[in-house]
Amino acid sequence: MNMEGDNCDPDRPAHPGIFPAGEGGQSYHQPWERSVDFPVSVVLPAGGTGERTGLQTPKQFCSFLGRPLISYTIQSFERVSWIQSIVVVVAKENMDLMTDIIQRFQHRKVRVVPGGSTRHRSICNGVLALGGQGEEQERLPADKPKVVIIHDAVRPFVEEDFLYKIAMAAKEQGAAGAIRPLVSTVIATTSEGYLDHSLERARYRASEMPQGFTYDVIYQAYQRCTESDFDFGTECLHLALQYCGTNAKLIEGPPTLWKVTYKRDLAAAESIIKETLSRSACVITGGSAGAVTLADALQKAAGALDMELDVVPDLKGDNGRYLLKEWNFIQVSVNHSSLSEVESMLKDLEAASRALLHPLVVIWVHLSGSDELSVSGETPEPAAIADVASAAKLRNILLYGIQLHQSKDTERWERSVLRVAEITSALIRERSPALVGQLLQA
Ligand SMILES: Nc1ccn([C@@H]2O[C@H](COP(=O)(O)OP(=O)(O)OP(=O)(O)O)[C@@H](O)[C@H]2O)c(=O)n1
Ligand SMILES: O=P(O)(O)OC[C@@H](O)[C@@H](O)[C@@H](O)CO
Repeated sequence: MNMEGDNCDPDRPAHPGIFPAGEGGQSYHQPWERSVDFPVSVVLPAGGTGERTGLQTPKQFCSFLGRPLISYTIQSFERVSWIQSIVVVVAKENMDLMTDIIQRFQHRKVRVVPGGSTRHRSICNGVLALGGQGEEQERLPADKPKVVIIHDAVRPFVEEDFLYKIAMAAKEQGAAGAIRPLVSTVIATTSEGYLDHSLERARYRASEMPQGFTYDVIYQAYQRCTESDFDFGTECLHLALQYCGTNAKLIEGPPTLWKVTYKRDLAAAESIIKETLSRSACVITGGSAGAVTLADALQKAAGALDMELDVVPDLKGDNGRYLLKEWNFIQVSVNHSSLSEVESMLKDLEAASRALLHPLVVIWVHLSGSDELSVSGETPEPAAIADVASAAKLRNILLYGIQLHQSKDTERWERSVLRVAEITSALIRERSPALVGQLLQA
């Protein structure tokens, strides 16, 4: 997470989503993909200042792996094929920044409208925009949906399955909302700051997001609610009940629905994003026996580190699918120090536009024969990998090198392979630009 000093830096290079959908939002057909036979749109309130983080930059624009938090949230929704449009509601002074983020990350189906002084006012602006009404009464293209999903822009981890449940329940019931068990007990205090009474925790739930409403319910609720609701309210479900008599269906959601509120939540979000990107890698052997042997040993060692390695000879034919779904690659070279295989992979990755939005990791593992039985390969020239790596970094690809030496001593060999697996796992997990171009010794 980029929070130099107290400033998040919303202008760092673009990085895309963390989901297996194709870049730029084109999605694969996922087995669990649902079909919904009524129009659904989304309102993402993102007009706050994030005071509770203590940072100067609003948390929705804080970067993780160079990508603002709000872009991850948008990605969660744009990859859902049955969502027709997304309205992001931001403070007027952030409209240009938000438009830039949408362009840089190639987000689709997204429109930006100005927020209000409170969350309810922002959400209301988003709902009006979907109905073709702008705050300044300018006519916006109306794509009035049957169901509106409302979701805090600072809740980046939301799954299609749960969105489907909320949307279907909202259509049936008029309103639906995510809930989670309470962690702390809720108590009421006296004006002097003493305990008045405590609530029986088991009877209560935390109201989370996403929430869903039929368009007419949420529109009417905002037409009828009071200024006090707008200024001090925090619960859309309450407005639906109070002003439309619509009793929301409550659905327990996964723990990942939590809202980024404090600085610690930013660190937690970054950790989840990195963890999601680091679960697997594709090992390319070039087909040589030595490389296959090393790759198989690496696969076993990485498994013990909770990392799944797929081993392929190249990225041609069916194996090209790895270019479109994998975020981490390990190129094994045996007894030759040419980086030509790596350079060809970098070209493939660029052609697949996987690196446009997202820091990919490529690790060149160089195995050199060091005993009398093997032809000793040249030792790679550190400057060579550094040069290729600095060019790759400009294209959002982080290239690292690891060198290990063949050994007839089984124990020593196994130790080296384990070290390669450990270094590989750390490089993929951290994605640190600082180590780019280094030739590390295993
Ligand atoms: N006037 C506002 C205030 C809040 N929000 C949005 O509502 C969501 C949930 O609100 P919260 O977590 O309270 O965000 P902030 O108001 O920014 O946080 P803070 O209260 O710490 O300033 C956030 O995505 C926030 O950007 C909004 O759209 N318009
Ligand atoms: O009050 P805040 O703006 O921090 O957070 C908004 C939350 O209250 C809201 O997202 C859920 O409780 C669901 O209504």
